[in-house]
Amino acid sequence: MVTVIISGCNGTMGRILSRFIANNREMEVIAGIDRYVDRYENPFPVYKNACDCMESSDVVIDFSHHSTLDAILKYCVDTKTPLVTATTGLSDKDSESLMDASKIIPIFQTGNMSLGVNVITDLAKKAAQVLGDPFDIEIIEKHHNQKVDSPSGTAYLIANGINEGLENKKDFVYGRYGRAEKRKTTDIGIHAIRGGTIVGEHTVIFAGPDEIIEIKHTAISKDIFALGAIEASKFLLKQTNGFYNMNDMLK
Ligand SMILES: NC(=O)C1=CN([C@@H]2O[C@H](COP(=O)(O)OP(=O)(O)OC[C@H]3O[C@@H](n4cnc5c(N)ncnc54)[C@H](OP(=O)(O)O)[C@@H]3O)[C@@H](O)[C@H]2O)C=CC1
Ligand SMILES: O=C(O)C1=N[C@H](C(=O)O)C[C@H](O)C1
Repeated sequence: MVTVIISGCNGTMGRILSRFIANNREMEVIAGIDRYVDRYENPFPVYKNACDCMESSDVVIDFSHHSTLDAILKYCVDTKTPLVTATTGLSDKDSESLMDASKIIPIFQTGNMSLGVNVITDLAKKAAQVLGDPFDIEIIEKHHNQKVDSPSGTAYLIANGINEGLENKKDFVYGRYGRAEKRKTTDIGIHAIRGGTIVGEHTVIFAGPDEIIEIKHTAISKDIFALGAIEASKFLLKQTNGFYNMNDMLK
């Protein structure tokens, strides 16, 4: 039996994840961490902060808020617990903290737990290499009106994937409000739309001379993210300390 602590257990994703784990005979949620411990009745204890958590588990799965990262990392490093983190809105300092902690424990991090987004990231990387400078690259992401970070972690994942394939020659440009200049060929434009209950849409546009290519992923349900996190946990339990992402799991 794989025991799990869910960070952000009373959030939207935390609740979907705990429902999936409750129906999985090989896994069990033994504790949760959330800023409002009493928001829902849970069949496991919920702690306000990671430092209060009395339980130890095989893995921590985190769908919460980037401000909780330091506390979760401290808990995982102190207890030598592998961490799967899906939380977005990470700063450069947060990414460095994850890298530092991965020298001690196994850490899996991704801005998107779905198979599809990771496939389109690869496709977009290849398309950018083949199409070259005549094609301008713009990314549009759309999410529900409850999302607190922008642009999305997935937009960064895709933009970074494209940029890696182009020797990091591109600069990210977020919206164009107030810019009194033409677009540069080195731009990757990134634009965020928020509204209603949109689960998550990411479109990469390659706009060239007289032709346009669009590569698009649409998430129809949040279940794919919870299922991806469960698969990532199973993968991570077989790893030693280090930093892992979807590319490592899908190899
Ligand atoms: N990598 C992936 O595949 C996916 C990643 N995500 C990411 O996972 C995270 C959670 O998503 P989701 O469940 O939809 O979000 P929710 O806002 O529904 O849940 C997040 C949880 O964190 C809490 N929280 C919010 N702000 C703070 C804060 N400042 N300090 C402490 N706790 C806080 C929330 O409490 P409260 O409700 O009170 O605000 C809630 O319990 C987000 O970063 C999202 O982008 C989501 C889906 C897929
Ligand atoms: O907040 C969300 O809902 C999502 N967040 C992730 C992101 O920021 O990319 C992944 C997914 O798109 C849903």
